[in-house]
Amino acid sequence: MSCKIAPSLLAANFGCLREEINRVNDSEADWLHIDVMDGVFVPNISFGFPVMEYIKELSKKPLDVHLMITDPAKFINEVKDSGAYIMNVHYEACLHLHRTIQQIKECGMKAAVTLNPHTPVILLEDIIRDVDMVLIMSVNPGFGGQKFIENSIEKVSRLKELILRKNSSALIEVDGGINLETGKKIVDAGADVLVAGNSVFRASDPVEMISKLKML
Ligand SMILES: O=C(CO)[C@@H](O)[C@H](O)COP(=O)(O)O
Repeated sequence: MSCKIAPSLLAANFGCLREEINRVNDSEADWLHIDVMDGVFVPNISFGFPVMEYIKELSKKPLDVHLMITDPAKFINEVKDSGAYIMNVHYEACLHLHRTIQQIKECGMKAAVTLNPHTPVILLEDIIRDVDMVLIMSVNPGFGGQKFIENSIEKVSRLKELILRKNSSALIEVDGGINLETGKKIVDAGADVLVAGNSVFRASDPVEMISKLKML
């Protein structure tokens, strides 16, 4: 079975967003990955809800929304209205993660929890059956184009073991520094979904690169 691919729009040319999103529409990509940053939780600011509304109108792919913001529970309704299919919240940003996950699901979205590189997967032991997906950051969040952290491979294996042991149906998504080489290693370790920014949008043929990643 091939993995799912979610191109990360952060690496697109924002000057021609329509064309970039249309490339993804015409590809075998499964989802479109949207990174929202607040300049507090991460040292960068990307874009907010008005831009997401525009992306929603253009994208034919479900939106996989990664919130790199403090207290994401405050914005569940706005994220839903902006067209999210999946809402990813950081473990490190949620004081009451279980409640936030329930609220996301009640709102009609899939719920995912994201782990920074330093956060161990064992902390998810008591919530792994409640989430639809775990997003493992394989770079420190905030910027595209960073080097893949090799420890993420072992971390994905440990997460896969936890999912099997707890009889959870959570998918494993990995984000940061993913290309054909790192993507292969991470899929072999158990990843179900690959987020890829620069390797897709800076490729000479993004549509072909998405097909190649999907075959890993
Ligand atoms: O969330 C993030 C960065 O914070 C990622 O989604 C990056 O946008 C991935 O970009 P590449 O590392 O694949 O270029």
